[in-house]
Amino acid sequence: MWRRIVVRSAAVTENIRRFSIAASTPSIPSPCIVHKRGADILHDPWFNKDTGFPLTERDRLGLRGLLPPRVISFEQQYERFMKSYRSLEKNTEGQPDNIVSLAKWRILNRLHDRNETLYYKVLIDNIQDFAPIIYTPTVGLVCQNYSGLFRRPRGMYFSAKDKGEMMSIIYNWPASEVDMIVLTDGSRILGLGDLGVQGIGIPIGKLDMYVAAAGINPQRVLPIMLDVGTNNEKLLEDPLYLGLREQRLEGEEYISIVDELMEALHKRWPKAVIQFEDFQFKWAFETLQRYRKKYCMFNDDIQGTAGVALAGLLGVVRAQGRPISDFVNQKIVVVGAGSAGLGVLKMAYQVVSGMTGTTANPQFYLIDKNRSGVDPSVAPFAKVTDEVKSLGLREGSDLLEVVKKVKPHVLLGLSGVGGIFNEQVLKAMRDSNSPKPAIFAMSNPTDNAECTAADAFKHAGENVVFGSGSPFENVELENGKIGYVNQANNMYLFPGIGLGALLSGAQIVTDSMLQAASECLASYMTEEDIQKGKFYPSIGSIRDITAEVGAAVLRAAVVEEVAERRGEVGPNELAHMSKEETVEYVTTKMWYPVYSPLVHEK
Ligand SMILES: NC(=O)c1ccc[n+]([C@@H]2O[C@H](COP(=O)([O-])OP(=O)(O)OC[C@H]3O[C@@H](n4cnc5c(N)ncnc54)[C@H](O)[C@@H]3O)[C@@H](O)[C@H]2O)c1
Ligand SMILES: O=C(O)C[C@H](O)C(=O)O
Ligand SMILES: [Mg+2]
Repeated sequence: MWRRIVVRSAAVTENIRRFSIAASTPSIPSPCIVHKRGADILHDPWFNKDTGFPLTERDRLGLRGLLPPRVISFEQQYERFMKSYRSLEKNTEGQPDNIVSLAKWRILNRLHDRNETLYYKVLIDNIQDFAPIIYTPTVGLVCQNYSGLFRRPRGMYFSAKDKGEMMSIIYNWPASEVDMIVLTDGSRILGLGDLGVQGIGIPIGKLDMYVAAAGINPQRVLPIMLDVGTNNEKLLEDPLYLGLREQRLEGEEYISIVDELMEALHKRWPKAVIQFEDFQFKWAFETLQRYRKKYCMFNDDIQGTAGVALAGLLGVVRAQGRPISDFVNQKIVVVGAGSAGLGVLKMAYQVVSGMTGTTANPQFYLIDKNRSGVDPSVAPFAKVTDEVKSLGLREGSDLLEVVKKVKPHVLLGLSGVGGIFNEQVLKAMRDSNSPKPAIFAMSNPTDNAECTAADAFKHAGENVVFGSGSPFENVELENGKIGYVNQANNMYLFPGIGLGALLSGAQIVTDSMLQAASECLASYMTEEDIQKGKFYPSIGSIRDITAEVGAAVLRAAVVEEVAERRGEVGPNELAHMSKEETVEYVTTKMWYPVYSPLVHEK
């Protein structure tokens, strides 16, 4: 079935600016207090420096005799790891992609388990190569194979069996300070469905991006799996499955356990920002509504995705050589009216309805195979009009029919269905009303993308602009040019949203903070980038864009008066910072991996 959503107008600044960020590495790293000695330090990845412990530190910490005598520098350790990584790449050449990706994940994971500082150094310096391993798409494969890959726990695991005891269990976490929490119940992992406890890979991957992109101190992040059972029959029958082997809790039982966990988290770390990730549709909106006015939390799939998609949609308008206000004239077919699809729609509506001076309506055509009628969350701004009927469309029109009749400017997939933008659908995009039709195949991981980059350029035409949730190689076009692939992934926003909320001490994450994030991303790209079909920064500059987004979110929190004092800087000081000073401030707050001198305290 289809629905037409009519929204009003767009309030978006066409503010194209970039700042270069000064390096934030302090010249002398601050000391780090450690309460352990000897072998316990070597076995703690937060403090371990492997062969990098200087002799004086080995003396002071009781490490003499526990390490080979030669001290290896951080740079040498880095080189050594990269060499073994490169030789793994060489040795696995020609093997199936999944095998290679998992081998790469294993070598990185082993380092993560052993020496966090070195791990984050190699991750940050090689983010372009390593993001597809620790994040989408390989993280999906890791979740699917979690029982076999499991070696050491990471993060916290709460289960339905912990009901009534979460407040005390929370104190089992060894760190007294936590800044960022990513929480999942494993019910909708990427486009892979219900993976139960195996979904823990997602919060881990998201928090790795928080460290890499937002410079959150890895000692202050906490991935959480809330295991309320699984409805995945294959997992329930698997004797090696590591989660609860029972059906998911439902209704009141479910929500009361999430309530308890949220209360416990807030009690112990009242200033932490909590990101909900990969919850199935029926709980994603409900939990967001339930907690967003009470805790500093947001739902990445609904809100982070919306901001990224909206920034892309605004880029599409610019790529057509039109002013941003022309967004209201775009026809956008969205496939998948789930958390992400409806999130995009809601945010577009909010942004557009903030603009005055035009009565024109951008047109969203929402297609979903499961839901009929208008979803209550978008009902206030949904309207089935005569105009739609006059296009020859009806309830139940299929995707191809809709694309043929509507001739959309943008085809946006958030359905989780791999290949649904098939040859016919893509060919129909050749008749788009846009000189540069846009195709966003945003579902993850790669096999679940609505189409590949190569197919988009081949069937829809070489003039299309393309974005995908998972990375694809750029495409060599027949005209000798390059078909550029944008990674349309919420990784460009969630780290900045979390960072901005954290540094502002925000009590809650408001709509205007989220809109500020999206506008910041939209305005980040230069006109030249846009003309090349680039709507998002390269992943190599993810720290740079995250600092900008973080600053924009922080400033919005201050303006909305939800900011609170956090450490030495409070809302008053923040309010007096210029935009550039805020970016600078945010940048200086980012953690960067260096070995800190360890100071032992009993
Ligand atoms: N790129 C990103 O940053 C990003 C962010 C969030 C979600 N996603 C991806 O988007 C997908 C959906 O996520 P979600 O949270 O909205 O999930 P969801 O389960 O809430 O929504 C998916 C929707 O697609 C619909 N659908 C399924 N098959 C369909 C079909 N053949 N035709 C039309 N509709 C169909 C379902 O009925 C459902 O309503 C996932 O693959 C996820 O990985 C990507
Ligand atoms: O995890 C990602 O890569 C993006 C998004 O949050 C998703 O659920 O697909
Ligand atoms: Mg997600």
